[in-house]
Amino acid sequence: MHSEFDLIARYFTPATPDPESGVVMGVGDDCALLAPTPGRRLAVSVDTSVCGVHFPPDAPPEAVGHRALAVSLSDLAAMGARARWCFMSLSLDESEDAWLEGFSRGFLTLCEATGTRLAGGDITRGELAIGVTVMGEVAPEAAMTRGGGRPGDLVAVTGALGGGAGGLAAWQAGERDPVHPLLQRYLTPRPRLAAGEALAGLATAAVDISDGLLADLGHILEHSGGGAHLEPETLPLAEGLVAALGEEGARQAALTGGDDYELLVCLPAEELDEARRRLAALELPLTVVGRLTRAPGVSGVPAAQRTGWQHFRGAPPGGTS
Ligand SMILES: Nc1ncnc2c1ncn2[C@@H]1O[C@H](COP(=O)(O)OP(=O)(O)O)[C@@H](O)[C@H]1O
Ligand SMILES: Cc1ncc(C[n+]2csc(CCOP(=O)(O)OP(=O)(O)O)c2C)c(N)n1
Ligand SMILES: [Mg+2]
Repeated sequence: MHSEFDLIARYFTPATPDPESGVVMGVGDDCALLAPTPGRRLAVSVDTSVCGVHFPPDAPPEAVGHRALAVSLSDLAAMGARARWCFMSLSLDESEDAWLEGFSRGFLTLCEATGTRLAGGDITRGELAIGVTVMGEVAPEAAMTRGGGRPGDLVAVTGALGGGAGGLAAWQAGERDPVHPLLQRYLTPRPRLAAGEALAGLATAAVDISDGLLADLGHILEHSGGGAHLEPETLPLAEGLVAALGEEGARQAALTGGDDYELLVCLPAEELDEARRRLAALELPLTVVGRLTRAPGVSGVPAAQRTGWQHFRGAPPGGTS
């Protein structure tokens, strides 16, 4: 049995100090001391991942670590920010070495890959849950908010959709092949940080797709005003999704499944070629799925399909009512 101090020292203390990281004081003191770049805005976001709600209890620990960070970094991507620092609070029922080793590897490998420095956190005993605060930097005029969309703007998405829900369905059906494309989409989503930075300055508004395309488009409409017309037949569907869920199921997963962590952006039609050119350098497609309209509401998809993930709808996980 390890104390939490042993766990921090063993699993969550970066091996090498990095003067470039801007961490003046990192893991170990009462607070971290960070040195932000002068003239940049700090972009800060937190998301919580709860066992049984955001990932299955038997998910591989590497995936749990990766995913908990990825979903937070995805918010930085949607803002067009460059990731710099993260803080991780971990509530854990048992300090099992094998699990912690995998979890910290998944988490720190994604830190490394995205230039994010773990600068602090908290560990407590309790049901398994991970809260990750991320901090990034963005030029003041470049931040992509949810509120800048204008009627006539194209609505476009990066990558492919529906893989999050398709992967969850595959996991629940017993699929465990780590290279299964849908499982990978669900368990180890890739935050679109480079795409976010590339689109900042071109897009008028952006959001990451965590709750589902329609729900997250709804957030843009709330902030930007107006409505949208969608063309669901243009939705880019994740690899293997139609084979797994059928044509209709695949489209519904892409519209409402959530967990895709792609970016939804609004942009003037004249910026489309440049946006695509920038994303092509990242080998990422940008697909136009509709347009913003002056008239409020969403047209082009049946009202019955317009749901998305909501935490407080239905019974609690494991509950009976
Ligand atoms: N408990 C809370 N206290 C204060 N602000 C919150 C809380 N929960 C969510 N928010 C804020 O509400 C907004 C929407 O949150 P959320 O739907 O979780 O966004 P996202 O999908 O980007 O994670 C964000 O600005 C977030 O910071
Ligand atoms: C075991 C399991 N069941 C269901 C889901 C589906 N799911 C859970 S939360 C969620 C939406 C995203 O999570 P949220 O906490 O709303 O993130 P945010 O929008 O704040 O980024 C989805 C699609 C899942 N990921 N894992
Ligand atoms: Mg959130």
